[in-house]
Amino acid sequence: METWIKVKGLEKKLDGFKLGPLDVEFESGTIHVIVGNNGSGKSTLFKQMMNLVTYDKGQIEVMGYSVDGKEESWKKKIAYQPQTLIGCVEFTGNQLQQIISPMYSNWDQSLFSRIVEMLNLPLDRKYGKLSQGVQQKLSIALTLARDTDILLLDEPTAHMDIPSKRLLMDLFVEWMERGEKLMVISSHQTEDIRKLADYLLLMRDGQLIGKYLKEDLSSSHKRYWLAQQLPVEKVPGEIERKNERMVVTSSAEEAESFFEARQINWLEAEALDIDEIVSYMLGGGRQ
Ligand SMILES: Nc1ncnc2c1ncn2[C@@H]1O[C@H](COP(=O)(O)OP(=O)(O)OP(=O)(O)O)[C@@H](O)[C@H]1O
Repeated sequence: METWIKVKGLEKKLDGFKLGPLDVEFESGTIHVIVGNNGSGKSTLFKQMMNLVTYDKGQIEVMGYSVDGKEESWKKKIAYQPQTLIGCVEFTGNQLQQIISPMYSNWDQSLFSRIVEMLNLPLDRKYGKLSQGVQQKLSIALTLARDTDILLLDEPTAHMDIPSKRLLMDLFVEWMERGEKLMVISSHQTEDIRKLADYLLLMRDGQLIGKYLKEDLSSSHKRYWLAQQLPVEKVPGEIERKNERMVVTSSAEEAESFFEARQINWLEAEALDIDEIVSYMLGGGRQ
């Protein structure tokens, strides 16, 4: 596992919005899912990683190269799928494939054809005439087939129907198995987080709340129903309590020791679903 993307002290002011300061690293062999409220700065961060948007302070390095430096060879190692492709509306899928494929030495035509067939993509129709979901599928086919080391996907499954989402999810997992790869996805979809994420990055109002191993988050967050009344003092990691019998904690182990020390029995302990955990952490409370 190597650090392939480094973000250090990144700051940017955009009208009334301030991104950062952000410090985060992305390691090879992992899938990072960035989750955040609308307008928290996810797309801006992706664009900055691709040097499409400037920053006021700090630095971003991709595979050791500063993205705003003179050296641009790193761009061949990274593929970025924005929320909407700009400048493509007049081109058909066939034409887009002919334009993009020669730019990537690892272009995998058989993977592209397989995705096209799997998702039933009409390559002879203009991109601008396709539905949002089909545009997104075509864009994914054009991005995955580049077979780069790094993939940045900005809400890749937002407009997709449920069966396509599932197919895509399997494709992303398969893509990761092609070698040492790094995938960074922004998503509001619980399914993406549940199925794909190794790490979760939570963003709110331009700030990174933290980077977490998904498994750690899942094992540390629990809801307890107690046999007797909760004590007045707070339970370790307490996030919410109800009816003096139910408590939600982000530190399950410490909470259990706390109950045992006070001879408080619990009737039931329930693990929280990842979307519930995200809601608590982003300040949305219980769903
Ligand atoms: N070109 C721009 N000029 C001015 N403000 C901008 C520009 N681009 C983005 N912003 C602002 O930056 C903030 C972050 O936007 P961004 O699109 O990065 O958020 P996001 O987390 O991707 O949101 P969403 O989940 O809704 O896609 C928003 O307040 C947005 O209005």
